[in-house]
Amino acid sequence: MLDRRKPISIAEAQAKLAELTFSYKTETLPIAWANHRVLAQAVLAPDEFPNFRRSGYDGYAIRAEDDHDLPQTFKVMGEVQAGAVYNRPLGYHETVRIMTGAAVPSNAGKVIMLEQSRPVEGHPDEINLVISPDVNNITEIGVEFHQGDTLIPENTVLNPGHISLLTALNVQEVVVYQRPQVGIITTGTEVLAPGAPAEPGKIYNSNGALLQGLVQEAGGRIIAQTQIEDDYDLLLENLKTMAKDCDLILTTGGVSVGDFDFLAIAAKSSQKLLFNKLKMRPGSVTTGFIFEDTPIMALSGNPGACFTGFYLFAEPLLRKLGHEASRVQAVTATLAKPYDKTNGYDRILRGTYYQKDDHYFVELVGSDQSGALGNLGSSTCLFKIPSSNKPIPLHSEVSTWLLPYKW
Ligand SMILES: Nc1nc2c(c(=O)[nH]1)N[C@H]1C(S)=C(S)[C@@H](COP(=O)(O)OP(=O)(O)OC[C@H]3O[C@@H](n4cnc5c(N)ncnc54)[C@H](O)[C@@H]3O)O[C@H]1N2
Ligand code: MOO
Repeated sequence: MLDRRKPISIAEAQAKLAELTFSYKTETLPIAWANHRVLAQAVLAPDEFPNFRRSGYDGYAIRAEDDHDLPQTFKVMGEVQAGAVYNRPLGYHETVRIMTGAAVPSNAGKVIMLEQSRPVEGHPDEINLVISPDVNNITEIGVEFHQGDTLIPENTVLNPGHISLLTALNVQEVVVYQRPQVGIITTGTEVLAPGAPAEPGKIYNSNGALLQGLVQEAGGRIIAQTQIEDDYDLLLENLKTMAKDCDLILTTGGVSVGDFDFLAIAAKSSQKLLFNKLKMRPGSVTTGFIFEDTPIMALSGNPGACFTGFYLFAEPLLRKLGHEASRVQAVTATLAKPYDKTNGYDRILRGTYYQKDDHYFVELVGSDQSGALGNLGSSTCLFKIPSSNKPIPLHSEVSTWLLPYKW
């Protein structure tokens, strides 16, 4: 019997996915592994930073009491290299030669830069300090952070700048959200594994490679990936196994109304069907459902539809599972080249965009067919030609989604 499905809009389907709630898992990681991870707990400064008074310049450290009526001659008591400490207080008109970053003597009030000093001829242990600057050239304890200050707030996506800050304060571990664990199932008896001998009527598993890369770029961790024939029992077995450990399962193929479209059947009989028909092409059969408490995005087998469905539905869900915002940026753009086909449904085209005077312009790249593969590498955006019985005029404003990894 033909399956009657209730079509909903892209926005409605996205809203249904956005309503899903999850409990987020966290993990503690050494900071060297934490680049690009999302902090689940703010990091507080364990100490004052800096935690000793240090010189900002190469020069001579003197007491505040001696800092008047320059030029004056000072007795050079020693040299303090960065990393060393001069343990005695300075006395009357005593100075130490000090390097940038070195700890100043405890009672130093100012560092006079080397350029503002003159040697005293015949007296190598003396120095004439000529000019006293308005600033003391000493970085005081706690100037940047006091102990207990927030170094990095919760929900920050860590980058090398953060990792360096944590290193500076000797923080060695951070608590981050776990990367979402993803399972990928590609279906189809016609599908061959990459490298397998060619066979008549069969195609290579390009969607498997596509989803693997897209999931990784969106921050997902693929913990299971399998390619199966059109077989209902095999599909259920794989769904059950993956649902135990995966936060999200992506599938391709088998969601239409054909005799071997077993994902469609699994979705219908699942815990909760979110949608199984969208008012769009390609990917009208894109299906979302919950199976044993795990969200499943069942994408169309057609490569163009699989690509489109990933960005419109799976990427935002995957990013949310990783506690991050989607990197697909919805904007309005101007149609820069004619597209004269008419459609009884909203058509999502794979395109390229450019920006001029703060405005986006888009045009089709390659084919608009959902089975076409040639433009997956070159498209930098998706854009919508609305359903109409008349061609959309050139320079119409169209809903556009900029794709993240090509910015
Ligand atoms: N009677 C109807 N037939 C179809 C309808 C419909 O409404 N009524 N919808 C069409 C549309 S639109 C689409 S899209 C496809 C969706 O089909 P499925 O998602 O169920 O996918 P399959 O039928 O399994 O495959 C479609 C196409 O993609 C190729 N494919 C599948 N897996 C892969 C893979 N891993 N890598 C590369 N290519 C793959 C497959 O060989 C087919 O050519 O249904 C239409 N039919
Ligand atoms: O919904 Mo299908 O991907 O248009 O051909």
